[in-house]
Amino acid sequence: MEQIEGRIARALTIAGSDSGGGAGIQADLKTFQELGVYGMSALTALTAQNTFGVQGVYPVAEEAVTAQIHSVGSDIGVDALKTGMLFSAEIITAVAEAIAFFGWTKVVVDPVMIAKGGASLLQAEAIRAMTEKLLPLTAVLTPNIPEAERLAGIPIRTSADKREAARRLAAFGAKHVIIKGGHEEGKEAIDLLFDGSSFSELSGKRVETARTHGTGCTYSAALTAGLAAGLSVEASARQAKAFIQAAIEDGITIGGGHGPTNHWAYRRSLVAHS
Ligand SMILES: Nc1ncnc2c1ncn2[C@@H]1O[C@H](COP(=O)(O)OP(=O)(O)O)[C@@H](O)[C@H]1O
Ligand SMILES: Cc1ncc(COP(=O)(O)OP(=O)(O)O)c(N)n1
Repeated sequence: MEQIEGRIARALTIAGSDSGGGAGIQADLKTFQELGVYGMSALTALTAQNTFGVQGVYPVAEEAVTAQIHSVGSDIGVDALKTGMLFSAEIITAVAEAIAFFGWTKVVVDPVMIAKGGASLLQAEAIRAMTEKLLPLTAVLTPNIPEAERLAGIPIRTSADKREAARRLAAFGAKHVIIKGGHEEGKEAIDLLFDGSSFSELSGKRVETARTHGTGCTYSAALTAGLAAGLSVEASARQAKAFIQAAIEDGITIGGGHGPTNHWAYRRSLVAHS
């Protein structure tokens, strides 16, 4: 169990439910547990989902989102939090207000927009609420390439474009931006980290596999767990990269479509090397 200031490290996910267990709050809570951090959740939406895709989306009322966050914030406390599927401008506004109310600063925003199967998990009109209300409260923003293009308003074709997109996203108020490289091509999956002044790259061997459902959720949850345990943003990003690399490499066979990553793999690799 990870300790911070003499007590158990605590992480909150504010995200949607994936009934299939590979993405959403299920992936987040599994990842928190694997990294020794106490996990809590505030649900923003239910999805009927499996390895073939999303069959239904059922948003939660924004007052219910606020109530869940206040319940855990006023009692258990939160060392770091992440947001995933937020679905609507109303839910984004409620989440931003709750973060500001508690004064939380270790805030990871995974700007989930579209599931790999094509289902929309964020309404188009909610993007403005995200940039205006949530990004100014964000410690680390973790878009994939299509999300970075949408938020920054430019196409990303070259590494110079990727850097320009990161600069534009930081200008909205996010203190760090990590543009993930899962949607690119090449032998390496390279994530670009921008801290507001300098860039660094975190690279891992690209795995040829269909079992990548929930990679973004799992990655941002691992990053959040690191921050909750007191690691720096850079150390958390390195740990998250190692966690997702192991989870993709050591895939499990579940369902008939695009299967999930293996949330046990990172801990197993640590045990194997100890
Ligand atoms: N096939 C792959 N092989 C190795 N790493 C990958 C692969 N696909 C994604 N990743 C890594 O998984 C993390 C999530 O990235 P990405 O898949 O782009 O996010 P999302 O699920 O939000 O689209 C990043 O660290 C990325 O580099
Ligand atoms: C409920 C829910 N939240 C988020 C996602 C998107 O997850 P992600 O990690 O980006 O993985 P893919 O779905 O794109 O494989 C989701 N599917 N469901």
